[in-house]
Amino acid sequence: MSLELALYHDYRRFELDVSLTLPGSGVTALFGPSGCGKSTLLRLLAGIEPARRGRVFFEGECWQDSEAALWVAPRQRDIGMVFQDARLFPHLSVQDNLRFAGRYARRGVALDEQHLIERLQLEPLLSQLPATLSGGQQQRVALARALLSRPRLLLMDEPLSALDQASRQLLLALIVDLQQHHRLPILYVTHAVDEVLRLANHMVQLEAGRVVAEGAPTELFGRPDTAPALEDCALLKGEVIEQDLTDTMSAVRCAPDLPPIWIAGTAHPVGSTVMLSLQARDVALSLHPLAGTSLQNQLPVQVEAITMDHHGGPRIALRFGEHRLPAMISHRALAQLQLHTGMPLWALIKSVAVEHQ
Ligand SMILES: Nc1ncnc2c1ncn2[C@@H]1O[C@H](COP(=O)(O)OP(=O)(O)OP(=O)(O)O)[C@@H](O)[C@H]1O
Repeated sequence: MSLELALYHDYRRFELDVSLTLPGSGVTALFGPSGCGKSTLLRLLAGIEPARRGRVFFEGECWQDSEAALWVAPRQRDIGMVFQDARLFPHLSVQDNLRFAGRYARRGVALDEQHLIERLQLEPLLSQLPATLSGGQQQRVALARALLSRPRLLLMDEPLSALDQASRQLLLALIVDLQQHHRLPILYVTHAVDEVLRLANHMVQLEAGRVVAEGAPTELFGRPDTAPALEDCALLKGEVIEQDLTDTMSAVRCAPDLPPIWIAGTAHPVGSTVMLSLQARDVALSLHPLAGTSLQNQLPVQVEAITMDHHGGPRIALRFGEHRLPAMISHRALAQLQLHTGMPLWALIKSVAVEHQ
């Protein structure tokens, strides 16, 4: 059960050549610099534009096979789409925009309309025309409309990038809930690391129309050979093993044989799963553990690679058990510590520097 594609397409100055097999559930984040072909790939998948050549199979059903001259029209693909701009029908009220979705309702996820209206706080807006709504309100309607068309696959192209914090949080929470209670695979284009962190369980990195990396976000983040936004951020998943209510802290264990990472600001319940993110600039290095320090985390790590980052600064890729941890240090620190590949070290991290959700 998955989405399998091998597609080639070109414009005058751009070529897309992508082969992928994506999971048939969960959120796959499509990540990459501007102009690398993310939106083009979504359009080809949706069938809005036919790819010059290639094949697309969704759950064993063929949507395009250029060799067999097979082509399935967008409507028959049961795809829901949400773009950066809401693209509502301007002459229809919110209610009628939502009703319109029902016309194409097919074989996919069945959600209760009233529940969705309440959840997305659309009740007071139902009689209004799209032009009278804010961007965030329009986007909430767009998501409801896409979901009420009962899609089997949801394609989302930077759906939150133009929204205020409150609308972002509302939509993010709904997408998380959808994943927990319904089986609706989502392909999600974003530039935002926090959205990947919150939503994605799979990730594809595109560059200049090609796939350069693919896998679990925890694997792709912090890798020395990846995009700057990913390179400078570690992503770790762990389980809370201790809750300190007095100091509002939690200890998160990322693997049985590793010491926990202390995080501040929230006392998560013991047993809960937490995603941690950490910026390379917040990781310091020491040859020995320190005594008498405010640092709550001194983690045993090993140097995996030493590279120069995009600004010419030293970047140390560290292994923390199976996890990746990048550290950004100065040239002077690099010389003083005489770092080399395979060297054991201590990564020093303030508990307040670790973001978590
Ligand atoms: N209809 C078109 N005609 C010609 N060139 C196009 C067309 N659509 C896209 N392109 C080109 O294809 C390339 C990829 O565009 P695309 O919109 O897929 O990138 P993207 O990764 O989604 O970028 P962004 O993050 O900025 O939205 C760009 O160089 C763009 O100029």
